[in-house]
Amino acid sequence: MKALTELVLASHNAGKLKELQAMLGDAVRVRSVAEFSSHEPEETGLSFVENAILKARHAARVSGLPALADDSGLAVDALGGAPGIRSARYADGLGDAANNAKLLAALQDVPDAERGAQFVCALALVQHADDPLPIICEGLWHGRILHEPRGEGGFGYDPLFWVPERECASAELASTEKNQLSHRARAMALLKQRLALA
Ligand SMILES: O=P(O)(O)OP(=O)(O)OP(=O)(O)OC[C@H]1O[C@@H](n2cnc3c(O)ncnc32)[C@H](O)[C@@H]1O
Ligand SMILES: [Mg+2]
Repeated sequence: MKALTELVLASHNAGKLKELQAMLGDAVRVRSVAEFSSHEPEETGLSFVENAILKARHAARVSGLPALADDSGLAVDALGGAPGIRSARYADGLGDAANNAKLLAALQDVPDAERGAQFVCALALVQHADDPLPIICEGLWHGRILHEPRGEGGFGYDPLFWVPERECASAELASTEKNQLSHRARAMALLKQRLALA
């Protein structure tokens, strides 16, 4: 495989972009897909991996560069894995606060012992839009859903995600710490090994 010197990040989510950029560091020149197109492809896949590939191909097509996409979300045990691949759109596109409120309502009567959940991240890297061999790396982060939001950091469901290994909410972690522990960090560590950037 050709050495990777420049790539486009196929995400329009500011929180994710910040984390991915911090994790990639200076090893590659990182561009944003927003430089090339504001169109967001429909996420029609049934899995995180399918949606990551779809977003990566779109970004490679509009940029002419290798593209890295992240499809991620929260899978809650008591909800049969929901909101899952619909995590960003759980409250019909009304945003993070509405998503969190809907999740708390759905878990209103669920006791602590049954509030297990995992953050999931699928990263897909394609060399070009029609690449037949995307590189796929996944990461999981196990935790529990709190009864009310805590902390100001991170984005999305971070204020509701209890991190057992740190005994705080994900939104209470320093960004450097979240970037070492998270589902995205785990997937990125595998990707770096695969690309020998570690
Ligand atoms: O598709 P792109 O443009 O990358 O941006 P998006 O926000 O739509 O991203 P996804 O389709 O992958 O949906 C992921 C959602 O899952 C949630 N999520 C993912 N990673 C998270 C994290 O580290 N902390 C908190 N919430 C996270 C958050 O609500 C995201 O909007
Ligand atoms: Mg999305």
